[in-house]
Amino acid sequence: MSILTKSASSSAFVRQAAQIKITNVNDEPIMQGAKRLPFCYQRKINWTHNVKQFHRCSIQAFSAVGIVHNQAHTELNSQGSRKRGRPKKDNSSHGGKSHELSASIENLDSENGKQESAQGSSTFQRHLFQYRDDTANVFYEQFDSESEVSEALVKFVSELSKKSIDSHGWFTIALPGGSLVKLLKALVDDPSIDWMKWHVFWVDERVVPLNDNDSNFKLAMGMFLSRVKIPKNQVHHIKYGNDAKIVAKKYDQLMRGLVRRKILRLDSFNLFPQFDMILLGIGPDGHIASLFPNSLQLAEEREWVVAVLHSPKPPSERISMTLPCINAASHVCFAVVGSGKAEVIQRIMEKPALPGALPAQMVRPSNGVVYWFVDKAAAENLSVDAWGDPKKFPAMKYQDEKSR
Ligand SMILES: O=C1O[C@H](COP(=O)(O)O)[C@@H](O)[C@H](O)[C@H]1O
Repeated sequence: MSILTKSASSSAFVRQAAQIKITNVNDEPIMQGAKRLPFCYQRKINWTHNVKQFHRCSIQAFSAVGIVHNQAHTELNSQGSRKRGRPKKDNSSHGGKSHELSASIENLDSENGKQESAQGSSTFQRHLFQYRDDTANVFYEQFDSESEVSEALVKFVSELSKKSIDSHGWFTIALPGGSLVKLLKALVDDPSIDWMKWHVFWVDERVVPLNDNDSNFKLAMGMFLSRVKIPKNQVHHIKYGNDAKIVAKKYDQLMRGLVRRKILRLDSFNLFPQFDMILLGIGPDGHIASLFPNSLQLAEEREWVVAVLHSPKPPSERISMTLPCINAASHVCFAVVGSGKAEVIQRIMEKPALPGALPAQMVRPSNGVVYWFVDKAAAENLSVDAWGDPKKFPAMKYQDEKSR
């Protein structure tokens, strides 16, 4: 078995990335993909686990991690930083001007979800916390109003659905609950969507009957799902009737069944399901899906779906996809509207937090892209125009050394 790094970038040992290909003795590829290794020790465990499932060669894989680290460093030192395109920066999107809807996946996507080119009308802005040694691609775009966010999001979902169906026959999307779902209402008016090829999941669900007003399924059905032609068996809701742990387990099994049927793809490296799109809202407390700040579930590394038994926000029993599951998606889209989210958006976008305090900051897909669709009201506390200027941002004054 060999591990090759094709490209790599890192300035710190614990934040490394590599295009990795693992081959067997006959040089046939076993796995390949772009990997970011945020915590090398944890990755060692995951890799050992993953490779064991495939080829029972955990010992080699374990020691090979060291080789990847070394190669990543060697390559970085000899070739400089990795190649990555950047979307065109256009501050008009922040100045309140109405603009051509720019959320076009054509402009932003390349094969594996990385941005290779900056052409087109994209006004997405590189996110502030886009550190040079990070491989996550995080983009932010601001709109004047909630209806503009909705229009852009619907266009984006529709385009991505076409692109996914063309490339692999299905569109797999995971929905949240809450205010985001209302923004999707206009999907019903898009005649170009091939609903027959959609598979809908929930990134989180409250463990309540499907006809309960708290049900995320019921919300999405009411907003658009019941009015489009998705075959019923492609709307993958929870099976209510047990406690949250069993509901989570069953949802996990449902997802694994769809992997076996080759409808859900597997992230070839981590072995997490790779949704074409995961949509996420944000609670005013900073929760995403049903992953609440500083909760145990945020530390989950292996499971795809977990139970939440004491959610701070009612109803208390929920299930949620885990962070590694979310981070395996090809596209993760946040859509956040309204002044009620202004404080939390500012904390997420502009204030580094302790790990776990702001789950949204932990959404960094290893081989995908994150987009933020935010309206002016939710963005009112941000200083987006200063993000690109290290002298203006973060907004702090360095104390004059002499006066200390
Ligand atoms: O409980 C939940 O809340 C969040 C946020 O909802 P919002 O109404 O404040 O936007 C949502 O994203 C999550 O899916 C849901 O279960």
